[in-house]
Amino acid sequence: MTVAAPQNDIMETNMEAEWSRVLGRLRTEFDDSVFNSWFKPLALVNIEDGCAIMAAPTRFMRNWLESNYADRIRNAWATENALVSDINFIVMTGFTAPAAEDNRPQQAAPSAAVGRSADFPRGSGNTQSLSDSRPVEVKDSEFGAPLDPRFTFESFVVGKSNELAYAAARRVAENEDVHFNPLFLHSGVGLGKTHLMHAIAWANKERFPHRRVVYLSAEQFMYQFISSIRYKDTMSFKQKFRSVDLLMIDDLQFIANKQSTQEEFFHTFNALIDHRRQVIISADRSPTDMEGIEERIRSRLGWGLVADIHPTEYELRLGILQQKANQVPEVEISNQVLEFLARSVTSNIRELEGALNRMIAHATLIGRPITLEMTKEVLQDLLRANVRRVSIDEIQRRVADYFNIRLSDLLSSRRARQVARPRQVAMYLAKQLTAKSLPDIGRQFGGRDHTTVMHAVKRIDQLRLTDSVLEEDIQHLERIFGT
Ligand SMILES: Nc1ncnc2c1ncn2[C@@H]1O[C@H](COP(=O)(O)OP(=O)(O)OP(=O)(O)O)[C@@H](O)[C@H]1O
Repeated sequence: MTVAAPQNDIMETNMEAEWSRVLGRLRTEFDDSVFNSWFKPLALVNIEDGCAIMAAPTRFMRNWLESNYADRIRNAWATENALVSDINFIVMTGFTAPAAEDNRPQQAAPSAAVGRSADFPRGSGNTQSLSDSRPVEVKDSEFGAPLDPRFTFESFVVGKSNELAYAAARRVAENEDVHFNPLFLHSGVGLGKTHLMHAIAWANKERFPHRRVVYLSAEQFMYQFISSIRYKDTMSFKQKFRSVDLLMIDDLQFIANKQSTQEEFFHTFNALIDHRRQVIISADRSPTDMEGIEERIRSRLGWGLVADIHPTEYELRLGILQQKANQVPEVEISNQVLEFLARSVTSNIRELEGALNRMIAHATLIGRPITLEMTKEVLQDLLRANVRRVSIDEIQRRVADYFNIRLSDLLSSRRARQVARPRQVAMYLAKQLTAKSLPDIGRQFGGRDHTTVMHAVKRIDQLRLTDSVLEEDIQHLERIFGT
């Protein structure tokens, strides 16, 4: 996708072809992580008077490209088109990078994090270890994972389900003082935890360029730890992790049942918190529900602010679709289609974006506007899969959270009312929101009989009519599940 329309089709084809050859050259000159971080997100805008104009999605990125890669890009252009003697970068916020074969390559590839190259300007920030007064030479690039330039606060749409997490993220990003430590973000898959963490990194780095900001997944943390053991270099592993100002670890659930990584994580975490360095953690569940994680870690994870991103509500889904659709003005998508998608694809935002991208690709290929009928046909499989996609496991976790009881109590045989009623509510919701049979539901609730589930469903049905407080609770929970 080029951002501005060129004068005619032939020119467009030439420009496109040259641009992809320029990208091809850069791809061979740099390693994947540099290419994906800095060049892949660029779009070609136009070639005017011998100057190739490219758009970057953020100011930070534009500046970084100008100071670090301008010569290499200029050379690549000159090799492909002798008439191009200069280059220029402009900032266009909110557009999506072209030809993104893979939306989240960096997080998905654990090994990519080990010893990978630059995300942030080198040599900045504190190089002093906390546990040791000897200066250590540490480069952020040695352990941080690449950041996706599209994941910024500007491109994050805020709604009821994510407003707390968003506000907390902004507070952390915009301040050097530590207000709540750690910030713990949790949600089901594809609801924006990684997006928010990257946004914090970009914003914090832009506001306080001297700070050492490091983002990586728990998996990458583990690989680096293991490799430091293998190469008998645990001292420098400890030193580099303890020298950061802001450490973000994504998907912490990955280190469940991994004892030695947890041990190391525990010490890193404590050292940073003790020295008032900000720590941000994300996971797919709340600290108390992190099975396989040591109790001493779980309790510390809850010390600061725990912010939950709920499943999306209709308005947020529509807002996200409108924002994404605006980024491709050349493809016409009616409000009716966007509203239909927002109503139908409720599982998570990654799938919602995927649905829209498929429609855009389809419309571009067949050259016709997107209609509702076409949408239903093209997305048949996805729409079917989105019917009642809530899992019993998720219902149990949400209900336990909502009523402030432990998940293990919800699944236990305890009959105390403050546990038994939420359990009945969870069984009721499992029946309403999933396609599971009563015996299946019973099995997932600690091996109970199907008659117990049937009784719970009937009981809650009755109570909904007479107990207005319970009715409100259930309506709230239903909203959480996007129904
Ligand atoms: N509020 C939002 N506004 C705009 N885009 C969003 C929002 N929330 C999520 N997205 C988009 O949805 C996709 C999935 O988000 P992300 O990867 O951050 O989810 P996640 O919660 O980290 O998922 P996982 O648990 O799988 O790691 C990304 O492309 C992200 O940009």
